[in-house]
Amino acid sequence: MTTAGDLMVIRPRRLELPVWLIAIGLVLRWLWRGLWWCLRHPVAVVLVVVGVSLYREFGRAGVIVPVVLAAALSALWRWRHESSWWTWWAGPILGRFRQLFVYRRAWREAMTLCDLAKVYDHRTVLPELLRVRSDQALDVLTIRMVRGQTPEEFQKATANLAYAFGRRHARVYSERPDDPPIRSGYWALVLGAVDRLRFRDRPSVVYLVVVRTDALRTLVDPFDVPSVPDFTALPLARREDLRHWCLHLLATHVLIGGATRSGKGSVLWSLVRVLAGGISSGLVRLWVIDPKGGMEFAMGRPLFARFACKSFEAMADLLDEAVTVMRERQTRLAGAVRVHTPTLADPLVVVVIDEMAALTAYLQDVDLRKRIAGSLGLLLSQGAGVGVLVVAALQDPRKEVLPFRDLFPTRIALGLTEAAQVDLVLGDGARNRGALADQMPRWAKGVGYVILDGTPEPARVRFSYISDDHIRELAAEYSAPADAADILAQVGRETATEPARPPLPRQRRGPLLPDSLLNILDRDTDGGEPR
Ligand SMILES: Nc1ncnc2c1ncn2[C@@H]1O[C@H](COP(=O)(O)OP(=O)(O)OP(=O)(O)O)[C@@H](O)[C@H]1O
Repeated sequence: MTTAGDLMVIRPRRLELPVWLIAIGLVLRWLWRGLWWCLRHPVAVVLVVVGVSLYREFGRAGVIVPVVLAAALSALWRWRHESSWWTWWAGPILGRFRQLFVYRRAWREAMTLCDLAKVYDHRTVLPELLRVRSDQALDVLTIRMVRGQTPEEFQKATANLAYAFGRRHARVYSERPDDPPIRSGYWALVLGAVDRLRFRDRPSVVYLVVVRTDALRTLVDPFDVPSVPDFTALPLARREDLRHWCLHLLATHVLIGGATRSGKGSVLWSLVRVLAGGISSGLVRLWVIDPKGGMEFAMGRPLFARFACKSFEAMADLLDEAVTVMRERQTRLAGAVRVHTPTLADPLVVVVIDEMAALTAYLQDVDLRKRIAGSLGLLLSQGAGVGVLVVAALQDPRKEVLPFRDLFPTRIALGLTEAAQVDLVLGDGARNRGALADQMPRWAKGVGYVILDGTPEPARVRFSYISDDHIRELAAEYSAPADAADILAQVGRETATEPARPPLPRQRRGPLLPDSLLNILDRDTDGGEPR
């Protein structure tokens, strides 16, 4: 048994160093730090060295003249090519400035109060701010997380972080928010290798995008109408980084969820506008259902191949006919292509439904409602691949109202009334990842959240504002061809005949017995050789 008297206290021997050795160690340490700083900031070092030399050589004029010249060159650069000016000149300088004087100064306090600092071994450990890049609208902070942290912890604190740095909006990305540039030409190989290094996967790092200037506060003008729409990138909205948000419409259905007066109309009309070139050429056919009696869409009637706005019977017929078109294409294209490419002979059919709940939940006639639900279910589950797409808007995304919610691969959430509705529209966890669609301010009409291709984090965008005058102009200039409604005439076209197939070799049928036993059974009754 151990008693208190048996215990030994072991203390490490203290190493007593002479004072001069400690002083040399400290000097070496500071020298090394200074050298390391110079290596990490070569531009600043060169500027200081050149500035000092010029000052010694020419006095004050040696500093003032180059500064004025640099400012004039910078102004000229900005005037001639603003985007490259931001990328290579103003962005890095502003980023550095804001890193030192905005983010570093508040870092410890912000991390601690946003619950992102950890305590380990009686010490507070903070996430490390590695870099800040700025552009016209955003600051992108590269942050090394504390060991054991996940990007979700930062995503939960997104709003707190934005306010901690004096802004209203921020977003947290687990991977770099920008895409690697497409390189071509002589240096493509070398630059591609550099990009691979820059865009490598860094699981210990998160990217906090702080919205410095909210580019979505101002109205977004309608986008140009392309004569041939690019169905893989239709520009519909402005992003926070001032770039266009483009919809990939091929082989997808689109669901737009938003409370009343949130601007669903501007999403639908922005889409109609960028498709207008295809509508007039016959590459796109819009079949529009407006259960609100034509309030929203009657003004653009000439653009639509089919339009139903008064009778629910007619709306059900329209959907049934869309299913017929889909079936015909399925039969014709089976085995030929995997995804339908729109052509003049085989146009893209886009069924636009404003306020879908009127068809799926509020319709009194049960039989009609069932008929509509059947057609919608078929279109949503099978139509995308054969170019019969559904774009639907609705106010209430609950399951009882829209049972087919999960069949829409592309979702857009405008302003919503409840936090729970955000995940219903955009998918589970979208609100935690920063889609605060239930906290839209009053001015934010046509502002919404979308999921960008390839990133799980939602992006905030504002759709272009299409006024009634724009709609009238569009209808006058890009009306659908006279025979646009006649797509059903194509149904019933000869379908490909069944290809001739060689008969399959016949399998030997019989009891499941081992070959040795079968041989015995197969012997001729007169004891001959096995067959
Ligand atoms: N992108 C936009 N930019 C600025 N204002 C917009 C935008 N979209 C819509 N608005 C304005 O917001 C208001 C509501 O728009 P809209 O009618 O399109 O909303 P909605 O969601 O379709 O409404 P409802 O559910 O009643 O049909 C209108 O006054 C419109 O002018």
